[in-house]
Amino acid sequence: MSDPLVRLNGVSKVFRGRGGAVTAVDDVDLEVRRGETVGLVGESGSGKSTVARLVMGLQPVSAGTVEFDGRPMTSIKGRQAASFRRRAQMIFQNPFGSLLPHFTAAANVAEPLRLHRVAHAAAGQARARELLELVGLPPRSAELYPHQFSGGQQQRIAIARALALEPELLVCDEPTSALDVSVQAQILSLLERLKDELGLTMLFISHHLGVVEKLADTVAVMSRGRLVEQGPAEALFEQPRHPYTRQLLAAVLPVRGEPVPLPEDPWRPEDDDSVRMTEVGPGHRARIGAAEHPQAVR
Ligand SMILES: Nc1ncnc2c1ncn2[C@@H]1O[C@H](COP(=O)(O)OP(=O)(O)OP(=O)(O)O)[C@@H](O)[C@H]1O
Repeated sequence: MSDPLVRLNGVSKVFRGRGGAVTAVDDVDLEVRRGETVGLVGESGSGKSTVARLVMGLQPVSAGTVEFDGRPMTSIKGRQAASFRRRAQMIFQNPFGSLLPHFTAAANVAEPLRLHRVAHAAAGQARARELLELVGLPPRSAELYPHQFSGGQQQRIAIARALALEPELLVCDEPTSALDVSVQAQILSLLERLKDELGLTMLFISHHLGVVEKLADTVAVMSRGRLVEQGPAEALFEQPRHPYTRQLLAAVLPVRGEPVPLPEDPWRPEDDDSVRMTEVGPGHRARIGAAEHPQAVR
């Protein structure tokens, strides 16, 4: 078994504001081993994005430690911080918001190379074109601007840009939630292919268990800041142990081909016994696995 690239030990994050303190992440232990994809799942507000920001070093922890490649993040400073930023990259829910609107697709992808002084302008543009091809975009897309692409194509550009610095870790925060279901499947297939081809390590965040099923080797389920269940994806899908996981799984059961939305009032720790559990057999999983069909640029 490979060693952990990322390890969270007893990590908590408390936000203090006028309305009092919010414990967004509560005593979380989590490992992402090299080459592995961990799916982090839970309803809105459960603390997933906060975990992502702590892993990326974008916010300090309130307690516990986050280690990257065996070193506590707090000790990564100065030049090493710049190198860390190359080794871990993130993609977000809204690709348009994360792209520079007045830069062409190729210039967007080349921008990290320029910022990190990895490649001169011409070499950067050439590399950007290779990366756009890698993510399934046609050559002429290089000279187009973000608004000229569909949402799925914009996410491909954002992925190409995240890969420009050849990161070891890719943190994906709901990268398909803003996309149509068929386009979601294409982006998931793309990430699956990139994971295999590039040996990426991924932390993949979603509020939907069905979305992580295709990609994740390990699944961690979060509710109200705590990890309530984690384990190998297959075991978790076949035999979910925690009532909240069962509830999330029930929500991906297909009914007339459509996923059932999450209940308004999801599982609460205090009324554990009152939860009606839905038995989920192996044949009942929602599949998002349509083949990858890159769209043509409009
Ligand atoms: N900067 C902040 N200041 C105050 N509270 C915050 C801050 N960031 C997050 N929170 C709170 O922490 C909790 C967890 O938020 P977080 O965004 O991590 O959840 P999430 O599972 O990613 O949800 P979503 O999918 O809606 O983004 C929420 O109650 C949120 O309001």
